[in-house]
Amino acid sequence: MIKIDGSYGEGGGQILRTSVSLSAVAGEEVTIKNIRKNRPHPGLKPQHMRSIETAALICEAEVEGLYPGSTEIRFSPLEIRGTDATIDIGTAGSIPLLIQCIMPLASVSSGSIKLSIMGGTDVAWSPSVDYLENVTLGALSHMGYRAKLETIARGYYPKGGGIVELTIEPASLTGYDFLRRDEHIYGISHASNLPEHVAKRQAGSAEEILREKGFDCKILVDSSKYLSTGSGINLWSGFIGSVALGERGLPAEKVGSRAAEEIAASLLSGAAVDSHLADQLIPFMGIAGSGSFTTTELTGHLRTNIWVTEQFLDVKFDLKEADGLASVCIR
Ligand SMILES: Nc1ncnc2c1ncn2[C@@H]1O[C@H](COP(=O)(O)OP(=O)(O)OP(=O)(O)O)[C@@H](O)[C@H]1O
Repeated sequence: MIKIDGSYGEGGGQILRTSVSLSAVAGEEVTIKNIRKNRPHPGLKPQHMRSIETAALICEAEVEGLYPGSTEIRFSPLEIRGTDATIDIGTAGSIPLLIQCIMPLASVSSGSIKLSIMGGTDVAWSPSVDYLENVTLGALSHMGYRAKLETIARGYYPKGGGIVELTIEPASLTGYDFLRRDEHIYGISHASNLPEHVAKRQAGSAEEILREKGFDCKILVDSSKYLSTGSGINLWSGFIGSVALGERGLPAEKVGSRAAEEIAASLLSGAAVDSHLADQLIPFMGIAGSGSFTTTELTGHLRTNIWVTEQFLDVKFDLKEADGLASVCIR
């Protein structure tokens, strides 16, 4: 049995998600204690419970300690099988973070995994669905990962109500050396239950800043009426993305400029992948057993995900910092 101290490094929800998923990949039971110890309200929240339940459904795992506020669980996986299920995270719990929990184990499944998931699609402190689709899944496709994601409805904090349909096919992952790609910047500026000019102004200010900095960009505008109210903008170019969300009282131009400044800074750094994709690639590189990238910095999430992955898989990551960039590879 593998024992994980959830207070290690970042000490948040990601240790839990990666541990559960890689426990199924490795076929080893895991005990995780001190869950989310470094967060203001430690222990399991409903969204973490739903992630663990979904992982357990796919790999027929027995789980102990699964209740709100729990700081220790035992997860005993069996076989990873094809699954067709509907999952309701409730309110605006992040759909992309639930998907993050099942992505590594789904890739080694014996059959297709089809999920219809309800919750939040564009929520703070997590990848948006557009980021997941265009940056994360786009990058993983180079390693042989096979998934299709469709956003049926967007869900914003606090009401949620977003719906995403996801299919992941079994795949044999191979290592990939991620190199900087100089591509057009694409984007989507979205708003729900807000005046039409909100999404347009977000896009307009992002375009203006990016053009001033010499980047070509094409940003779609999506103004809709879903269950919840909110707005945001996603930008991506190759393995680099940025996400900004609207807030009450925050001008739409500011939302657009935040996303534009963030992606411009990552692109101008010369890194191959952005700092969020960097931590998200780690479990897949571990499964593939090889690969490399450069990124802007060695974040807490990146170092923590490397540590967790090394606890489950027989791999060793090599980290270096030089010329203002961080590089990560599996020897
Ligand atoms: N703006 C963003 N764009 C893309 N990915 C993001 C963004 N913000 C956060 N992420 C990703 O979301 C994940 C968040 O992990 P974290 O451990 O903080 O989990 P959490 O469940 O949100 O937090 P906690 O449960 O500890 O409150 C990381 O993989 C991180 O890279």
